[in-house]
Amino acid sequence: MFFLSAIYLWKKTHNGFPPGPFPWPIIGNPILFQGKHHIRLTNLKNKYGDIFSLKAGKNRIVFVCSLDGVINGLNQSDDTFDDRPNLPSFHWLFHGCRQKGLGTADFDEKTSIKKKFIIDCLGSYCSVDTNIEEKITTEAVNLLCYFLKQEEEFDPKESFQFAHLHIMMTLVFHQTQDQAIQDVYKSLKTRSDAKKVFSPNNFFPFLHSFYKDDFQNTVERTELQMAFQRDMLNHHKDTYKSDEDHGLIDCDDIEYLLMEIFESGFSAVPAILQWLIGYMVAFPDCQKLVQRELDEVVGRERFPSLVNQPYLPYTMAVILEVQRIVTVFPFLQPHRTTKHCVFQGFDIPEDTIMMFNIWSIHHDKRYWKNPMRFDPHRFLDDKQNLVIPDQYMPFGAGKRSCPGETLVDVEIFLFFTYIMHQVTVTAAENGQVFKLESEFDEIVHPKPFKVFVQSRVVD
Ligand code: HEM
Repeated sequence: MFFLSAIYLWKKTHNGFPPGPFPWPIIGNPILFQGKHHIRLTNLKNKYGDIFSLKAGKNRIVFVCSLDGVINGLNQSDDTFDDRPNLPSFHWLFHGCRQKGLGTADFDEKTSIKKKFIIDCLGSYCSVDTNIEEKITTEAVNLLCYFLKQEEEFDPKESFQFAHLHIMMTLVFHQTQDQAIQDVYKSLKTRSDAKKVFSPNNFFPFLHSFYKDDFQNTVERTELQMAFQRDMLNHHKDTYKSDEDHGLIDCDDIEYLLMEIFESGFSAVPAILQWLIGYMVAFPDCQKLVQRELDEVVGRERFPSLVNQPYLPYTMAVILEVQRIVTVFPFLQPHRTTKHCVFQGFDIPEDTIMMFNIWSIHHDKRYWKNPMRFDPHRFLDDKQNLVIPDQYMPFGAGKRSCPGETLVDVEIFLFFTYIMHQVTVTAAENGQVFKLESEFDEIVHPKPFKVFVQSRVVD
């Protein structure tokens, strides 16, 4: 009887709302919390269409899988889809109030000022005056030295994480002290574990007591990170010009924003570098083509540089293709409706979580030929010029898009070209076939793998 009433009520409230699998009472659709859900969730579009819905606890979640749906939703002129959901983990990360952050906050006037502040900060880090290229390439050389010291096969993951952190610490605080970097690393690791959107604790309040230790750990680590940043900010007080502040932003906001600058790329940038190396091992012919292009354009007498970038279309195509095929943020960050609306013919109530499924867009036959195949040539035209189609959007679009894109592009380009120019990466020599597999928690990252590097000897 209870079950039949649940079906009746569900059908009644579902009129005009996107279709989806029947939700179990209380829990909703457990598929949300199982393993590689970006693939399972994308497959649901075959049964329910490009726009479908699921339930998790009390939350309605709509998945948007068509290109026009994603472009329309992200670029609405009003703010219908620009808020973020009220998830407990978002509150944990910011001392009980997600509005203190940027990526977790609703899109009000203050959020847009904070976003401008971050864009200005990142813009100034990337300006010619800060010599960003020199800072990144110093780290790239350190990384290469570390690689070349490894006499046996090794997992490059941690070395990429530390290399990225070194760059952020140099850019933000001119700080490269090992102890400070180790401490920040621990804080960011704890916080990135707490960021998982699909953690059951985000949807079922009755589970909170099971997550008490994680919560406590996140709060303690956040405190340590804040104390470190405060200390650093005090060192820089002499050079701070109050007329540069942005009115609505106070010192507390700046501390939280700095944390966001540190942690936003902490998992994603190293994951992309790992994926790039993994793909070069799995596709040695592609690695050879990249190395050949680098040798022709850069030569062997000097290292690659940003000025070479326009003349390295194949290398750039490899970087883009890896970012397409892995799509580290398969659903962007979750968005939330600010009001009831009619979207793509469906009725979407206020306070619905919106998942813009970029993984689906990046793997859809309608938009890419053989989308599951790794093929950098899809980003090159007949004359071998680089072309970036509209359906490529790993950083999102619209008001909530990623402000870190320029910094990421520069960092990934320099690290990848330095590595490919100087070494060849191959599978560990243990006789096993090299397997590149993905896992999804906070982002899509590769399962651990080991590689072997050899200094390049060019004939
Ligand atoms: C490979 C690296 C990165 C990727 C793939 C990436 C991608 C993304 C995506 C998909 C979003 C969500 C967009 C949306 O919800 O519509 C986002 C948001 C954001 N990213 Fe990145 N990101 C990367 C690195 C960085 C870095 C290095 C920074 C800062 C230094 C950064 C700062 C941010 C911030 C602050 C937001 C929140 C923006 C908002 O809510 O308005 N990201 N990023």
